[in-house]
Amino acid sequence: MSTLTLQPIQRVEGTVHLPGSKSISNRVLLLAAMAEGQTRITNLLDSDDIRHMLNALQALGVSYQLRADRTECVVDGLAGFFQCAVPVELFLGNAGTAMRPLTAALAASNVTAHLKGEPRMYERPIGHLVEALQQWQADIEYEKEPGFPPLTIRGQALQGGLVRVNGSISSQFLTALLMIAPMLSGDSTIEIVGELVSKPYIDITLALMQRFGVDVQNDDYQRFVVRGNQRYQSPGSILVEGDASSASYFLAAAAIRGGTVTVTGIGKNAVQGDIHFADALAEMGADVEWGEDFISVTRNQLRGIDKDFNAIPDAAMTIATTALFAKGPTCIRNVYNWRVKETDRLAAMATELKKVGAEVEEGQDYLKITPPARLQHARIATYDDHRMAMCFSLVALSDTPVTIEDPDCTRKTFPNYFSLFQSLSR
Ligand SMILES: O=C(O)C1=C[C@@H](OP(=O)(O)O)[C@@H](O)[C@H](O)C1
Ligand SMILES: C=C(OP(=O)(O)O)C(=O)O
Repeated sequence: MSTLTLQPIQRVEGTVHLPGSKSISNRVLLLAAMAEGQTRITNLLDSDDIRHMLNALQALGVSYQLRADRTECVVDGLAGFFQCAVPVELFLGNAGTAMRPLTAALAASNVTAHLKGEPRMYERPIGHLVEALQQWQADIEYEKEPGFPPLTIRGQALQGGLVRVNGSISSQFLTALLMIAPMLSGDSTIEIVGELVSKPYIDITLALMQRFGVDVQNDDYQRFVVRGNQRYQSPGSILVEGDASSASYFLAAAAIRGGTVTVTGIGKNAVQGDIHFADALAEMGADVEWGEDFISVTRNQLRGIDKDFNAIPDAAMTIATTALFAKGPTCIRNVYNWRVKETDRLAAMATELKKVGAEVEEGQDYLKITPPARLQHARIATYDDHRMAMCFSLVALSDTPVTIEDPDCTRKTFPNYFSLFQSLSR
């Protein structure tokens, strides 16, 4: 297995132009594919998750022109769901933002599809979404384990109506239902059972649906009302915000060993909830400056915090390694669904943090981290989880090197992460 050893970094300083948001890129690609008209997408992310969506759209008959560097794409909308005369097999890797919304879109399309992915995708639950779609009369079959991909979907016209979806494991199930609801023949009401997790991702979904001309009534994230028989209208062109989860590593680096680091491509009005990672850094003591199109962080003394991170599960992982540099313990609460992401992130984080010397308490849905007096050099397993690899790069902002196994696993969302991270070293 390949490894990357990062030598101790004394100081970071500089500006990073963020790659496009994964969550926005994959939503916009799908909306553009189903919309009426042509959509020019700029600052598209180029990473595995987006390639899986692009390949799937191509297999489903969507035509698009991708610029050579793959960060700009012009999509010819179908003005409706997919139509395929022959069955298709789609490989979606481990991309939740492709698997979940495509499951819904295909269930309402005139197509038979087999949805495949990497082995870990077959351990990530999708039952709540399938059960909801079945209430709309969708025909979806589990090919292996009930409740998990791979899936066989025999798509057909759906009428919408009342549907109840469990929101306690992933917000992506609701996102998937919302994205297809306006194009169903009748009106729909989507009711949430249990407490909805990761709520800010629903704001991203609703904001982008609005950019494509569709308004949704949101009753306090408990009930969503969507008028049926509508068509998405292309907004013409759309700029993808920088990825706020990807920004977290650079902002944390500044808080630990700045100097000042500025990220551009997101700012105080960004639609992604993960920008509020910067608020958590401020609570820990860092100095944060917000602009229209940038966020800057400057080092200050850091202290541990105890906080509910349910709204920003991805960026919260960066808090776990930032906590190694704070005074006192940090508690990351209400992140049960870390267990069903790229790996069991609660277990993986606890194991690897202990390797560098931290004292860690792993609860069912929380992690409490007490930093060691001095960090130890360790070889960090990354579990094919891009965020494990990126989070642990922060350990190098000490007097100790860190060795990261399989650093290329960042290709899921951020292929050139390590070169950008090292470019900030002064
Ligand atoms: O909708 C999205 O774009 C995402 C929602 C979140 O997942 P959950 O809703 O499953 O927490 C997040 O972790 C994921 O990386 C992207
Ligand atoms: C959970 C993540 O990805 P996915 O979109 O596959 O759910 C993530 O990027 O941290």
